[in-house]
Amino acid sequence: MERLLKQRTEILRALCSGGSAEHLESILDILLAQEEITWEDYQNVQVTGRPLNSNARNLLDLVYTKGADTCELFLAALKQILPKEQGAGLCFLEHSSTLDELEVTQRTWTETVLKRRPSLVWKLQGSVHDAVEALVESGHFSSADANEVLLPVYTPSQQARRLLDHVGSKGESASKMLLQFSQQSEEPQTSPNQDKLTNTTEVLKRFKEKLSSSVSAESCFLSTYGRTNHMPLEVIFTEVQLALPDNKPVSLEEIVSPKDAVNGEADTVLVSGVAGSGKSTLLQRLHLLWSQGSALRDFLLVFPFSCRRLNSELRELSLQELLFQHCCWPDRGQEEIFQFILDHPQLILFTFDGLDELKQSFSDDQRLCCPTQRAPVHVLLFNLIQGSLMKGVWKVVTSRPDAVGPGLKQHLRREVLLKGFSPAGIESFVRQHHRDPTVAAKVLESLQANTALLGLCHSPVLCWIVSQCHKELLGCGEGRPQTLTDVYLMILQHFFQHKHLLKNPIGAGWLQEHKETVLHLGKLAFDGISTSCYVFSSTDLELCNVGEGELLTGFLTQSRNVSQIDRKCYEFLHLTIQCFFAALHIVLSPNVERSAVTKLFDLWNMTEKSSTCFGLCLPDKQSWATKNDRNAVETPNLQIIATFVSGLLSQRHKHLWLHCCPGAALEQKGRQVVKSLSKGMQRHFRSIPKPVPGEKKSMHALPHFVWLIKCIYEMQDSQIAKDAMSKLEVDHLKLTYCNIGPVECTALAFVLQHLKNPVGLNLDNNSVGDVGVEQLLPCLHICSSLYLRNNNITDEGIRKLTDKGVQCDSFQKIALFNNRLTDACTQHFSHLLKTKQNFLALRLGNNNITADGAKLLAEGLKQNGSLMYLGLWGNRIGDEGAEVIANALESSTSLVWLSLVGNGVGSTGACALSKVIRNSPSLEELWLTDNCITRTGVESLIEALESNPRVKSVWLRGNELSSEDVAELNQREPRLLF
Ligand SMILES: Nc1ncnc2c1ncn2[C@@H]1O[C@H](COP(=O)(O)OP(=O)(O)OP(=O)(O)O)[C@@H](O)[C@H]1O
Repeated sequence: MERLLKQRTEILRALCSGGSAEHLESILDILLAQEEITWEDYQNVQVTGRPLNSNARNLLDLVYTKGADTCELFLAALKQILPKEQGAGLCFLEHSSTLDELEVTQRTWTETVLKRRPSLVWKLQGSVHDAVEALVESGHFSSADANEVLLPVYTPSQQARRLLDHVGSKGESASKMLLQFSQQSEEPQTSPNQDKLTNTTEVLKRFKEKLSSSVSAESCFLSTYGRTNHMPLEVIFTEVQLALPDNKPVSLEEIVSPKDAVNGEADTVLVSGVAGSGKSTLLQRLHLLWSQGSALRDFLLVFPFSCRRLNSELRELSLQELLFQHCCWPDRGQEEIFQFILDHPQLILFTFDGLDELKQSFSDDQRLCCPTQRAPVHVLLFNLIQGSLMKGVWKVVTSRPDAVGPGLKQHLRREVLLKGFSPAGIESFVRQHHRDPTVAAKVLESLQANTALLGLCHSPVLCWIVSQCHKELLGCGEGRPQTLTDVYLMILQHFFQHKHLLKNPIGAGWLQEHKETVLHLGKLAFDGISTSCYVFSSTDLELCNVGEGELLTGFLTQSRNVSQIDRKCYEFLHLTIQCFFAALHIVLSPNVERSAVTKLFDLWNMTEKSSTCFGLCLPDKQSWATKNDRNAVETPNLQIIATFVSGLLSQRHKHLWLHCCPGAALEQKGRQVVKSLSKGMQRHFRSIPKPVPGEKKSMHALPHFVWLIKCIYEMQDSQIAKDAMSKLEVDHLKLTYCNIGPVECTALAFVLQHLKNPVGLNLDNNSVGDVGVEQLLPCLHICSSLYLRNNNITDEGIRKLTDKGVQCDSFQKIALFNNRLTDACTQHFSHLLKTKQNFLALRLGNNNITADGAKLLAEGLKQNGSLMYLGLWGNRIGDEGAEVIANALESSTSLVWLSLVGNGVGSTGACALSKVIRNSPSLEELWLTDNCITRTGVESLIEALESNPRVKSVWLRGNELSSEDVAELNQREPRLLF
């Protein structure tokens, strides 16, 4: 008994290691079989939903109260079930009696089942489904019994135990049948996976079953819905947009693929996306599909890790310990299984969710090759990622893009960008979330009427909030909510409202009523962000005065799977909600120092110096100062917080805080935000290099610029936007590859509309989409040219763009290379060309325009007298299309440049185009590369060129001409370029 007391902590640790309840439950099986504990004891210890460590503590208390014999038996049972290495630190008493199955004589069937419980659990876990089926068929089990036993949250051994529990309550006949079944099932069984496993051992098969069952249990529900809310991932999961950096779409199943490798030597795929874009959910989906055998079929074992959880592992571990203790503990044959993993790396996949949340930034300083050598967890992880440890094992890592430095990038096989929901995805999510179609239709209707909010809903986390708060949303006046802050205030109100339903209805001063809760959660969130802490112990909660009632508000959820023995752990429902509370803390707390807001915005210093500004806001500087090289990782969180602070301190939300904190303090913080934003903008403008003589002044915006603009948008104050733009004097604003989606477009338009002079706005290679195009309309009047190459835009976006474009005098050029345009867009351009007699350039390359589209476009071209550049490169207009275009342009006096590259115009098309060469007084360049043109077509072009000396070049590479033809034709007409 003394030993039990002395070694209590070690025993608890051993029982709870890896977060699996298996050890505890195995011991309970033995104690039940030995009749050392009763059913009632068993049920008191094994309470579903209570944390594992509490159950384990209860067992120790129980055993202790039962006396010395039970303690002795307990220790012997522990010795029997613990793997050698885990039990090494524990000192056991040798017990004389064996714990093997006792001889069964003269017992009832039910008693026999109880006596044989430990071995039955072991025998039945591979065949629970069949046993349940047999019991249902024989009428011993109802389908409700079957469902309860087979709940997917149970591991196979837990299912076997639930089976035994149920059989125990069904009487003698059921017990007899089960015992007979278990005897039969000892005969060799065949399973669907057997082919794959023929070369592996039985232990491996068992391990795979256990691993996939625990992966399935971990991934079948979405955490934002709370564990009790039971929203199965399968029901709510909505397709997300995935693409390679060149915008080539990728499907979920193609994420792990050897194709499109940037570094063929590497075997790590990075999935990057901004906060809330759905990275964790995507991995969860992949895990679930693997456990069901419907994806990642090439991988026998998939080991999922969460970097957030790995942060709490402070010990040095070997790779074997990392895999087995953090993912799934093999009940037998650890060495054999680990050897198999080492020998078959190609059959193994590791996933690491949230690399940006790991306390340490990626570095490849410390090399580790030996799989048995112990090292800090982050060192193991970095070596796995770079392939020095376990080369050949595929890894999928998720992270926010800002946290991925060049050091990590060089070890990536490829990067897949996660771009949130498509418009169709938003609709499908809302319909799944609201089973009542009338509610879903109303939510969708209100989104269509509020496109700024629709833009925000491309982010899955925001789509979730909006769907969750549909009552508040439908109750809002027209046009609200508009900003990120509005949406998070809505969820704040929603949760408080929910709590109030139980008491009295929420009043107008709802925030004032809940000020204390907001301050407590705000401090917790703020301190957490300052120390990269996303999982909180009960002590952390106590330190910030977060009480039981505040836990019930729903903003915090209990962490899954954190192997903390002594404490329950909590985390915010989502990281962005933590950031929102941190922002509320900065705005409302009297304990935040005066310059906190200014320091928060002064992020540039953070990336330049290793010291930090935000840490100084904290009274005790906490552990921030001890971390170096963390800035890249922290900045995204701080930027989100600063965005919220801007919104919270805007005029429109001031009434909320009036009774919560002194007005003067709020005013001061508000002024600090405005000043910081203005300073940030100036600093950015000053960094614009002087234009090269003869070239236009151009600014390539840095990501900070987009962030500043988003903060200004959150303030919803036109004067601030005007002031910010008053000093920007550029001709060309470049925001290529800046991760611009609809939300950023809303903010850009809000600010850029105040520019004094028209600019060329280059948004090439972003994710603007149709919703983004619509958001840009308020600033279209100030855009002389708009570059939207590679932006997932369809004909619908073009309809809206051209409708507005015809009213904007300065709008003269558009480039839409590589979008999703079809013939339907050409009628809109035709209308634009007819209406706008100062339009200069239309570039529609690499879309899906055919001869029919060319015909519609030709209508507009005929009636336009200004167009100088027309690009239809890479469409499919063919000879018919070329003919109508040629007819339309034949008498153009403005056309300078025409490209029909790669359109299959053939010689018939070339002959038709000769007309343009012959008659045009302005044409300088004609591009006809890759067009199946033969000598006949070229002869016609030469003849036309003879009559027009103004034409400088006709490009004819890649046509159907022999090298002799090329040499001869080139000699006759040097303006032909082959
Ligand atoms: N594909 C999806 N289908 C349905 N809901 C989704 C999907 N992706 C995300 N969500 C919703 O959005 C929430 C946030 O998503 P998730 O946590 O996966 O984002 P994340 O990119 O990992 O965020 P962070 O970078 O902050 O960790 C989820 O809890 C879920 O409610």
